[in-house]
Amino acid sequence: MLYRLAREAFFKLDAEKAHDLAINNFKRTQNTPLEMVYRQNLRKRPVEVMGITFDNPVGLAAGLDKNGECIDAFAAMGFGFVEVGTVTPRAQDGNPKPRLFRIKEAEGIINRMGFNNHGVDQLVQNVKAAKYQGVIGINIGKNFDTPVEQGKDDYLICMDKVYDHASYIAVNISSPNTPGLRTLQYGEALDDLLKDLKDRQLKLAEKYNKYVPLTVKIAPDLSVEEIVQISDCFIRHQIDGVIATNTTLERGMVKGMPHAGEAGGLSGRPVQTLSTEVIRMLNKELNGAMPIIGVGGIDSVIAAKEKMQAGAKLVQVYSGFIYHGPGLIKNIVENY
Ligand SMILES: Cc1cc2nc3c(=O)[nH]c(=O)nc-3n(C[C@H](O)[C@H](O)[C@H](O)COP(=O)(O)O)c2cc1C
Repeated sequence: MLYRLAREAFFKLDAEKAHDLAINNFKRTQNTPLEMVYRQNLRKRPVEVMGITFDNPVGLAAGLDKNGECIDAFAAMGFGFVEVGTVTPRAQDGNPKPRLFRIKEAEGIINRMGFNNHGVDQLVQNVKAAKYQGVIGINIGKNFDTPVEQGKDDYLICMDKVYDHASYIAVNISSPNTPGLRTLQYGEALDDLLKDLKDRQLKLAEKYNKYVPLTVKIAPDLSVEEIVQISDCFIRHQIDGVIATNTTLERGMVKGMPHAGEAGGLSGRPVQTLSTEVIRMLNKELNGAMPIIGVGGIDSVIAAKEKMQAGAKLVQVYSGFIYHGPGLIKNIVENY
């Protein structure tokens, strides 16, 4: 009820203004008595994945808290884990505005933010300042002006800096809003990237005397052959987990609706089935070799269950949270 009223007010604002306002409010109120407005003390439903114990299997997807400024607020809402980022080595503004659009009729969102973030050093400061003792994933990317051939260096820079502060690391090679980024999902480029990231992970594990799992986030816009190849590559390089999926370039589900023609990645209900199908295919190919974190259009208990039945061990939510608020988390955690 409370969220429905808040949503009405927020949805009158431009989408990015509403986002910034919400983030600022969470920043101001977290760890104060005012957090009772959104706090939900959910019973624990622990799951163990990648050697980590999660309080429950429902996480915040990357991109909502890009700089890790509101980790304690999201933890208070009852998320079982919080993924922050995508963060890049250097701070960058992202694409020109407007770059965030609601497709209300379909409960979808189109974004072409372009990794706007304050840089990895600031993110690490924020993660260190958080009081939350649970699972924090740190999602890393490359700066837009780093040539894609040198993209690997950006991931390695970020990895070095976040390793000691992350419960797991998510390598984002699937955003459609950084030109060339998705080419890292294929063939030799993927092989080469994963080889070096895996080598660095093992070196860092020795240095810090702890093993931080390495996951890779993939797009929903992949053919069956591409999923077969990607799975094979992930298994060969002993990647610890795969996050499926990011936003889609498909527009079939929102054709004719306002803003449907905007460039960027589409998320929310319109990507739900596509992402579940990718998870199902991945699950078949990976055959238990590593866990899948399912994300894409989860807006109900049933949608979360579908992802799990398709093979996901954990799920994440972004757009569903915008449309349904913290109550969605409670509902899924209590009823999945
Ligand atoms: C505005 C916006 C920004 C996003 N930014 C990122 C990002 O920085 N890194 C990332 O890996 N995914 C990002 N995503 C993708 C989400 O994490 C998620 O994979 C996708 O939206 C599908 O889930 P959903 O349907 O629950 O939103 C973003 C999504 C949205 C809507």
